[in-house]
Amino acid sequence: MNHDFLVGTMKINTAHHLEIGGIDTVTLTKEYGTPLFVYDVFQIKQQCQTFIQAFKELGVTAQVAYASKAFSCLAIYQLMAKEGMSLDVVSGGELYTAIQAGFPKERIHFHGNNKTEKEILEALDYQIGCFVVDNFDELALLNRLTTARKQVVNILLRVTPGVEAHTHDYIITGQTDSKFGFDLLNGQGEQAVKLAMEMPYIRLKGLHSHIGSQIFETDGFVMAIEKLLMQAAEWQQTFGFSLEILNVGGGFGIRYTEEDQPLPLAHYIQQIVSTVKEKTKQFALKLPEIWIEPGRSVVGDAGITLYEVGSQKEVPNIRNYLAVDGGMTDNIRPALYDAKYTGVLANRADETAEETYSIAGKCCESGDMLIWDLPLPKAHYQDILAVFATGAYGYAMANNYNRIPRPAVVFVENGKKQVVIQRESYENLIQLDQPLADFY
Ligand SMILES: Cc1ncc(COP(=O)(O)O)c(C=O)c1O
Ligand SMILES: N[C@@H](CCCC[NH3+])C(=O)O
Repeated sequence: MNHDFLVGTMKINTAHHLEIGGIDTVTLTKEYGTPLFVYDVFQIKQQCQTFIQAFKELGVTAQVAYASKAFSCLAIYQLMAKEGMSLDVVSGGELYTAIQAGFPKERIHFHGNNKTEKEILEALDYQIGCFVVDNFDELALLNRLTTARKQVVNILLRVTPGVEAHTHDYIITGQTDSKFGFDLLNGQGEQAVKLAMEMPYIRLKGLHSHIGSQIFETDGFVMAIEKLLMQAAEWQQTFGFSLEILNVGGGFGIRYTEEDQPLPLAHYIQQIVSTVKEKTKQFALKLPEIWIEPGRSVVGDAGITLYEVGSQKEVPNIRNYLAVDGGMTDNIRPALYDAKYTGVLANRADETAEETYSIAGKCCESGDMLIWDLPLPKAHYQDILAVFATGAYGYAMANNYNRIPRPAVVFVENGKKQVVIQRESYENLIQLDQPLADFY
């Protein structure tokens, strides 16, 4: 196998099994069943500290906000709080979970292109740190609610700088034709800044842009920063706008397969900071606080999924299907984005690959495939397949199609293990259902 995928504490132990956090993955499956998400807590902490230290070393004031859409539960919020991270939430549900986890409210940033009045009121009640306002309707709503409550809020305006990051089409969010944010090119950004500056209880602190996800180069960030700062300088001149915070979003890429060559995280930060420093100087602006909001790069490669191998189907001269006991219900990314993954047999991790299998899920759906053409040793019934880098947008996007219960999630570190999300039971599956009443 390719050892590049053994990040953090992952290794192959003397039993020839994949090990993570000092614990044998086969033991984990015996104890907790499959499919099972396992997170290497050491690796998550390491990613957080890499971001935070990179800013520290460059001497800039920063907030690193974990984009919790990547993976959200009480325990991850608590871990992020302990690591000194801020938090990006995009719904009342994420916000509620963060508050229940005791996450410091002042470090919560509320995103989303259609925050409901109810969600906004909840966030106002919690007195969160900042709203990232996405559109004119939200701005008007926030103005109405804060005025009625006489409550001051900090906001950033999300703008679309018209920069395309080189990544998969479906997950680009920075171009002009996007459902997110105020467009800079057509003047909506400027109009929003003017409006916000006149609102009595709104404190416009700065600008936000997010140019896409799974980005492997820094050019997009450099271009977006340049555009934002140029605008900020113009608005400072023309109507006294003061940029205190510049949030450049998330999107830092990780390795899913051998084709992915991610940059070291610190490299993105160095480029971002040096561009902000250079451009603020050029445009005679004060150096703003720099905020980022990584999701995938914080939890993505720290997570693996363990599946049990079930049935096999040989299509002679075409391919061999190997089915596992999960699929698009725990990882919809291959079906949704054609996302690529790799994996190993966790119980025979150092055996030579001699077959090629296409890994199928168990849903009633032809598109329910996890990996095409994966080289593996000859697989047997009940082998354990470990799929790497499933920590981001895996469990977070899990669903109950075909009434398949969602997996359990376990955190491991230094031989310690903890279930942070229990496996869904059949009882859980019907707990919101109501039996048919009197239609007959
Ligand atoms: C506004 C915003 N911030 C942050 C993120 C996190 O992105 P990633 O997980 O790629 O770091 C996303 C998702 O793409 C996003 O839409
Ligand atoms: N869910 C996507 C990323 C969306 C990013 C959120 N704006 C993924 O799995 O890659």
